[in-house]
Amino acid sequence: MGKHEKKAGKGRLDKFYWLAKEQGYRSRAAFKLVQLNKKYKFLENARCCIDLCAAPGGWLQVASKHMPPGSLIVGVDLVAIKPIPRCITFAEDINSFKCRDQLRETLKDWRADIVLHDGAPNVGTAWVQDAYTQSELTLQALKLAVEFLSPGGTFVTKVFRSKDYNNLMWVFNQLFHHVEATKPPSSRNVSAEIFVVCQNFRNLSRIDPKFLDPRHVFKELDSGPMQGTSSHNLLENVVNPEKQRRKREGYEDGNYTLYKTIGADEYIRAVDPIAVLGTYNRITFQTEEDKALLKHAATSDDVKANCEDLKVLGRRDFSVLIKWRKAVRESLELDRPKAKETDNAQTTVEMEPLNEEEAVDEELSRLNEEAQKRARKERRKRNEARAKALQKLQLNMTTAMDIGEDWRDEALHGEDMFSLDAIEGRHAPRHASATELLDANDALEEDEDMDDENHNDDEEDDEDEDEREARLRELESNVDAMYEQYKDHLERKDAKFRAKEARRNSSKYEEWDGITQNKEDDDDEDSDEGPVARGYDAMNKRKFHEETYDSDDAEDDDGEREELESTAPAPSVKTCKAKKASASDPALLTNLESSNAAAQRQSAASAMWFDNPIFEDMVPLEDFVPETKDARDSTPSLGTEDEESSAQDEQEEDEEDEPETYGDDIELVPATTNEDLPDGEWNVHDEDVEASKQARIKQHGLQTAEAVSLAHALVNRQLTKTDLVNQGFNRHSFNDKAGLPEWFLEDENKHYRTNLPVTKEAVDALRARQRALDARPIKKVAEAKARKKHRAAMRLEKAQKKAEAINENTDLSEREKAENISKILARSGKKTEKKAPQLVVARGPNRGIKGRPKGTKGRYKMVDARMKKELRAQKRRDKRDGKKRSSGHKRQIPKGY
Ligand SMILES: C[S@@+](CC[C@H](N)C(=O)[O-])C[C@H]1O[C@@H](n2cnc3c(N)ncnc32)[C@H](O)[C@@H]1O
Repeated sequence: MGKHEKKAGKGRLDKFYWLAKEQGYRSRAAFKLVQLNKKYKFLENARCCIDLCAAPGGWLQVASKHMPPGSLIVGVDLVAIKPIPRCITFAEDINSFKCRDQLRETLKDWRADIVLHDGAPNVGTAWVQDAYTQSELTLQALKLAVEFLSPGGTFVTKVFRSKDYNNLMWVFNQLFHHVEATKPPSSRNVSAEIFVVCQNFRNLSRIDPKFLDPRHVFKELDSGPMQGTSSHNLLENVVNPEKQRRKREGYEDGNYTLYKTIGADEYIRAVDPIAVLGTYNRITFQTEEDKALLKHAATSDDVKANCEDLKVLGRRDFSVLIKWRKAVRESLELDRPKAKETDNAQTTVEMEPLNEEEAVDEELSRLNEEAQKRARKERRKRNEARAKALQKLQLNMTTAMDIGEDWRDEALHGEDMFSLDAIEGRHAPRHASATELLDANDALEEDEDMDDENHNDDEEDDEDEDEREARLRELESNVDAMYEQYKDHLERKDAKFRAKEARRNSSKYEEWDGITQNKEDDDDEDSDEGPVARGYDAMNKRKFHEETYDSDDAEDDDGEREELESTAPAPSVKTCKAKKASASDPALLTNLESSNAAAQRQSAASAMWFDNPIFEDMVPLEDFVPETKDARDSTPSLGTEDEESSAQDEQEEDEEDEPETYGDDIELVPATTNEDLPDGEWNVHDEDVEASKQARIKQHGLQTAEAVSLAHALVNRQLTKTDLVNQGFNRHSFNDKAGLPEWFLEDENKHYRTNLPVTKEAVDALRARQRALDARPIKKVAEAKARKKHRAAMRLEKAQKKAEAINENTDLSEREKAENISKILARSGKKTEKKAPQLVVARGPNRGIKGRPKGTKGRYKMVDARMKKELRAQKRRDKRDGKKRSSGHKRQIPKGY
């Protein structure tokens, strides 16, 4: 076998191998340092680096690439390293004094900012010994690091997971402020190696040599081979006993016994037979209970022989022992659920005992089911975790770290790498999956039919589906309830929300109110006050109303308003219809259609359109209005020639499409009679429709940027009415809203709608209009001004009366009269200053007493003796008015009470 083939056979030619080749790194190990540095960023600021065990030089290459120019990089290895630019290398054993001396000579008075160690001793003896040698080498690297590192420096080392790992970590923690173990993605999952990054080297004046002495750091080791003891290996021992275990995981903590035995009875009663078979060497028959089992019918010679030495058994032998346990447990009724027994005590039915084969099958399928269930649960958990992580990532709550993630997941199946659970064989899911394997193997050997298993799977899936649906339903109802609560809460707290809700309830499409004609509007049109506006219109109307109510300039305002309105584009009825049609709301489109065509002459497309159940409750105004050519002719236009011709064009176009719709004869259009109308529906027969429409348009104008944009487009002949109608047939048109939760529909209303084009000109026009509106004083200001005016008038009146009285006084000379009158008039123009309230401090027993303090007249204020609050408020006022505190504001001395 060639070298290449051998490598590939071991799965070593992975992507990092090829990447290393591609990027010119000497070893794939280079990526481990790249990834470690990406996470911890220790190379960028380092000026001096020592790489222990550096051959062939991958790490040196990375260091020289990432460290600043002019840095000192030294590499040591047992074997010589081919020269690397910017790096000094020499061949030496890092355990030797010579290595230390040479390092000292090379570094001179430099201290290293970073010491790297990726050493791997020549392994191949017993795992325990290999692991120990690695740990020793790591400790030796640490020794050198301690000697050469500068305070605050970083030590990066490879360690193997073994029982010495914790001891090493303890030592690292004594010497460094921050120690973290990680496994870069480029480190193979099958490898027991892990990397420890020790940052911020402590500035210790003296280090106890015991910290760096392997005899003290590591406990005494037992030698001798031992097959893996982790949960994984236990299972592998049973499922694939023939395979040589290569996963080195060290000894179970504190248990170095090599030969373990277990009583037969204990094995039979063990909860986890797989763990027993994987751990123990022999099943003995020493106690009374064990001996009784020897006489059991199921205890064949085969079983007895297998119990003698578990370590030499094959898959089939283990299977025999599991079946034996099963049979014995059946006969001892160990598996029968106790609760059921008592429940069914009254109605026990004699069952034919299962034969051995059936019992085994049953047990196997049970184990299988359990394993599948657990696997599914795990998978679900993993997916949930992944979804959470993804969500966090999307919300920028975390950053993607491509390092150290996978060693928790794939390599160890979600277990913590150093979890003692794994070593002690307490992880049920792992056992289960091994059981599954064993079952599968047995099934293959014994040619069992897999259909049963599939059937079980299907049933299981169905159950799961039901469960999931039930959960989903529950979740949905919870969400609905929570949404209701949320809305209640908002309604209670937020006045804006209340107003919004009220608007929403009164009109779903308020933004189109300027044009939409519905029952309520038209009802209101009958009233003296004209049509009732809602939403934006209502706000504007209120504003106009408020302004004119108290203001002295009411007349001016009206004039201005008219002016403002006249500047806003007054759309023709046609434009308005087009606007409706263009809206995402199908109802609006309905109005347009129906106004243009009589119901019985709808085209096939419009018939289909009106078949939609969403139109069931909708009776658009136009359905009742016979629209004649005459009427259309009288339609007010925007006044330009262009517009008129555009309107005519559209009309002609429509006539071509649907000739009957626009017939001259009014009798061709089906007129809806009063009787046809639903109760309470507005009858427009006696109304001057066009006049009312015009009035509405005059009053409201176009309220949204979309409407104005569309109006512009129509006027400029960029769009025709037919275009708008066609655009109305879109993916939003036939949304089936049945059965959808309210919160979803509300959300849809906001976002799931056609994006109508908005032009800059339209937005500018609306903005200009809004600015003009905003520039007017609000009601309160107007009221205050009026009050002020009124007060001034009253003062003047008073002064006039006084002046008249003085004038009539015959006792005074003319000069005195003039002096007095001018004084009075001068005073009348001034505001009378408010007297400051008297400050009162309640002391002793008076504290907390309510009501006016005794002996206080006029305005008063209860204060604290220190008046902290008042002084602070005064400071704030001064600051706001830009005055100094001292100016004009003397501190009042509070009166005691
Ligand atoms: C995995 S390689 C290092 C790879 C290196 N980091 C790279 O990127 O190319 C491990 C190296 O440790 C070296 N080594 C093992 N024991 C050593 C010791 N006692 N002194 C020096 N080097 C040693 C081996 O010669 C081997 O080249």
